[in-house]
Amino acid sequence: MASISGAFSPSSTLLRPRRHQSVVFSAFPFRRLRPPQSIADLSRSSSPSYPSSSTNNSLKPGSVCPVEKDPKKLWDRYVDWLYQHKELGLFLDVSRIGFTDEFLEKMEPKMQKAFQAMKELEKGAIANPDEKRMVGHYWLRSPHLSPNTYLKDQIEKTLDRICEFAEAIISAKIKPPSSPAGRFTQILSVGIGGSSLGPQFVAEALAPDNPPLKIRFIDNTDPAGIDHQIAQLGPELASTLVIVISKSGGTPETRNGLLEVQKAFREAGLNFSKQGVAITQENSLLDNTARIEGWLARFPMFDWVGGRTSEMSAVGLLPAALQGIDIREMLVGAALMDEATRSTVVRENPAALLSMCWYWASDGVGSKDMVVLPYKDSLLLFSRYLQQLVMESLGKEFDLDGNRVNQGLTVYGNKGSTDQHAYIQQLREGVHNFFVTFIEVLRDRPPGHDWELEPGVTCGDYLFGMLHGTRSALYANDRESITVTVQEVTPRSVGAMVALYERAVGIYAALININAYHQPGVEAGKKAAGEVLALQKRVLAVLNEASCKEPVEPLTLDEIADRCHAPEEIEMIYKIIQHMAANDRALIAEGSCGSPRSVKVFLGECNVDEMYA
Ligand SMILES: O=P(O)(O)OC[C@H]1O[C@H](O)[C@H](O)[C@@H](O)[C@@H]1O
Repeated sequence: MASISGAFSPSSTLLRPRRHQSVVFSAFPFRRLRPPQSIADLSRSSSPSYPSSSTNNSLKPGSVCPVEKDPKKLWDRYVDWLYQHKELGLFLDVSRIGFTDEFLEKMEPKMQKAFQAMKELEKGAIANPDEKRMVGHYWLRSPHLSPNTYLKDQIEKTLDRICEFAEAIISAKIKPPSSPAGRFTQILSVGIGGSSLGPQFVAEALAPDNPPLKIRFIDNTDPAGIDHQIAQLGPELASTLVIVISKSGGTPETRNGLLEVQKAFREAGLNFSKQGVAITQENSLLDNTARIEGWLARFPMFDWVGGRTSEMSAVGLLPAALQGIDIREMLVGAALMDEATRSTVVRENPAALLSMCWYWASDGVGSKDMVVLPYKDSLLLFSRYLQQLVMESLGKEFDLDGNRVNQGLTVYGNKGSTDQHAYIQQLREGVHNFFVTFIEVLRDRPPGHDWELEPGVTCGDYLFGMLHGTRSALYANDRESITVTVQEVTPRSVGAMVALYERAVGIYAALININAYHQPGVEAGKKAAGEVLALQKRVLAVLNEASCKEPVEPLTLDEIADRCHAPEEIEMIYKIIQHMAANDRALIAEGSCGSPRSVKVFLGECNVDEMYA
């Protein structure tokens, strides 16, 4: 994880005193076939063969892969391959993925190699060679499996501290200093990527209707988005616990969110440090800031836990516990799933089944996208969570041997049946570049609340019908799918699903021989963003110098670029000027933005001090 340099505190602002607000840019020019009669009809309605995509997967036999359509044989396949985890109440159906016996046989040695790699990883091998790190998220729910007692104690101690702290906040043993409510009522979580997606998913999935503390998120450096969250809190800012989450402790978006929130606290006359909590690695910029400023609490992020697999660390557990979610149950669910997914028998290991299906469906090269469709509103954010877990882990340019492979597996989806009214049309009939994962929840509502909205049929029956209708309709058109079924959305089942996908990603990464635990590609965008901001500072310095002349010297974009010694950056300079002009910065641009060569720029105010700085 990259970090930004400098103190985790406000830097000198780029905003200048304004003489004129006048920005004189002229107006910016930027300025269905017959419906089938029944589900059985659907299953019979289309061609018996399945044209495979153009692939380089030599394990797929031939160019045509038959997908079983005979209802009797399909039922046999369903029964034959159905996986059930009794204690977790979880089923996995892979019968609608067309893998063949020949494929399984050819995959077996690769699968065994992957199991071995996972075993070594769990024992503490440096499974992330680029960053020379161990990969230990599995220890978080089974501390006794940690490679040494120091790590075991760290995990256990942190978990106890999380539970104690959450209890003290909820019971108002720890109170905000100046809230009329006399207790914390809100959580504002500031973090991005793996430091936000898990907590967002779990909050949506598991928070009770009336949680002890309600949670909201700042997960971007969009000032309007931040303003919106703070405005929504209103006077409740006084009873808001701000949890700043960043493994590296230096992610710019998170730093900016913190600075914006701290400003809101100052303006409301509140003492941020009495309401701030940091979750980060020891001695990170954020950790040091929190320590020096005397924040309410600090919780550790461990070096050997990656952001996208941090849901069972303080990152996910603290916000969950504060919302009244049973985090020990989440951990039990994950630990039970971990146990099941250590099996080296493919058909008895749900994560192995998943990864094997991904390999089949996407030819081991990501040739098809994974559409994740939970038929349950509370699981809406599962696909978003999986997007990072899967795509940041598997989307790699090079394999572990340094070969260019450009691997990955695209994940998208929201929820059913909602998405049936949006893009399922294309899935059924359009470009065949995906496979689906349905997430089915058997329990519609808590017991005692159901009613029949027409004779013999409940609202939940409709949802059930939509799921299975879509599954059948897609399959009838040769669109493959996996179905994960859970009894209910509970802390235990959510913990199990997180663990299931974490392991499936790990196994799949081993199958395709890539490092799933680094993210070198993310750094390029961060570095380029830093360069844009550095260029903006140079542009401002050049404009300042020209604006201090008597008379003021308006500059063309070419002149600015030359004086910045960056003629190749002229387009970026144009975008910088455009952005500043749109935001009432002390900058005067004449001409038409539609004709960039006509634009002349100067500053509304000359800053002599800065010229000699
Ligand atoms: O937790 P942080 O260090 O702030 O990182 C937040 C996110 O930043 C990055 O861009 C990484 O690619 C993600 O894996 C990470 O989750």
